[in-house]
Amino acid sequence: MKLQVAFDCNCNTQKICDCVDLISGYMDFIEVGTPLVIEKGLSTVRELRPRYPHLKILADLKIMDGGFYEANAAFEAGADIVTALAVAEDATLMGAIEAAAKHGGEIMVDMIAHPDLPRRIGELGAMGADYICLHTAKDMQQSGKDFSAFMREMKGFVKHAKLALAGGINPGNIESYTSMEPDVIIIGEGITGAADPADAARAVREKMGAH
Ligand SMILES: O=C(CO)[C@H](O)[C@H](O)COP(=O)(O)O
Repeated sequence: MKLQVAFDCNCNTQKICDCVDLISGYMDFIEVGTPLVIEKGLSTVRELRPRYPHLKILADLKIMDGGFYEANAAFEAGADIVTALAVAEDATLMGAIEAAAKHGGEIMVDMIAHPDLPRRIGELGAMGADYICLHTAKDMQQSGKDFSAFMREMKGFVKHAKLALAGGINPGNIESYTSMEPDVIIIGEGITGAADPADAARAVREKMGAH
């Protein structure tokens, strides 16, 4: 089970490096988050690439159109994994998958806000998506609802791709997610917003245990 740490808001390359240098022993993937890509473009990916050759970099573009063009740009900048949205057209997702094949990279498809997850998960498996990400939107996390039960139900449909889980995961609730045995656990604020990010990352890694 891999740990992906997401850097989303109020970030820049220096702040990411300061944090990654503290927690790199506990993590596997650096996520250059969507808000950061919106603010700075792909320059953060370019700057991080040479600095962390041992960590995978995921560019959270959440591609909705222009699948080949946008994914290709992120892979050229140095990303290993690029995200696209399940609600996008098949042609968009196939374009992103083609760009990944060109670069030896991977596509993670984010299921956020899709109205029919069981059907779409099956279609994405057939298309060749590398990862399916079951994701609780930031704007839904405020409700305080526990979305892990829904993810557990949806997990059963993921048969031909690796499974990633994201959205509001933290050291206090992680066991509800690790017990689903996903391939990737994605955590943003639960680590980057913690009073002591290294302590939070260590606690998370301990709870991920031998998985
Ligand atoms: O993609 C994202 C938001 O769209 C975040 O990176 C992801 O949800 C993880 O962040 P957090 O743990 O803070 O929810």
